Amino acid sequence: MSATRSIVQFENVGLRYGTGAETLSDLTFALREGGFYFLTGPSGAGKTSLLKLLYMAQRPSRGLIRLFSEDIVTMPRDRLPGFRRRIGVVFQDFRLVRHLSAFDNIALPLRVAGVEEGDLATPVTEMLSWVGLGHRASARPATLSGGEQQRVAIARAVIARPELLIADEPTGNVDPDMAKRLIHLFDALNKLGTTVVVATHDVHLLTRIPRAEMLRLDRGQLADPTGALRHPPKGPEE
Ligand SMILES: Nc1ncnc2c1ncn2[C@@H]1O[C@H](COP(=O)(O)OP(=O)(O)OP(=O)(O)O)[C@@H](O)[C@H]1O
Repeated sequence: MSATRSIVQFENVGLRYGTGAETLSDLTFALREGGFYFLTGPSGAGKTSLLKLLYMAQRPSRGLIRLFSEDIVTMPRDRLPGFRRRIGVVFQDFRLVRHLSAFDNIALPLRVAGVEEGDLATPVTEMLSWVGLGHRASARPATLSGGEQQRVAIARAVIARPELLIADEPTGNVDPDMAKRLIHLFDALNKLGTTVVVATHDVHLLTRIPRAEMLRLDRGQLADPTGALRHPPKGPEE
């Protein structure tokens, strides 16, 4: 793996919903393959909108976006699903499949990737236990708490070791100990080569990955438009 290859490139990207002012303006930056990035900024700054551009739920109103070295703005729609399979996403609202158990939600990406039924139990059970839900394998999402649903969503996003992991406020519903455990999971995945982008308000989370870089959005613009990304503040030693 090259240390300097870009996995994501934005050039003069703007996003406008409807006819209003631009929600995102003049975004120009690149994310290194294998990097760990925190996306921060006040509520309404445009973090979720930027992530939607990244996981191709939204097309920009202007500008160029390259993902895995391909232009995804003009990419034909029928190629998008294949591309999305290379990305793990933790949505702010979880988006679990309602009629499937926690086990089957987490198993989904492996099934899509063609893993044999007999080979699912070990990784899925391991993942369930890592996120503290070993005893909830057969529970449907509606019977899980918000924090438990969030943990299933995270397990589902990471289980197939995506090339790019995108997480929107992934620790918003869990206590500090669980947040630590979950960020450890992202850390481990990143060390295996996955590029990680986490949008968060949680300052404590930032201190957990000292090597991470920060993208700071303010009113739809990058606070460091030079592309000189900063490292997060150092946390207390434990
Ligand atoms: N689908 C949409 N249609 C119209 N406006 C939208 C849409 N989605 C987001 N917006 C607007 O775009 C702006 C940025 O929203 P966004 O959710 O991207 O911010 P955010 O930084 O993720 O906020 P938060 O931290 O509160 O989640 C807000 O003013 C929001 O109202």
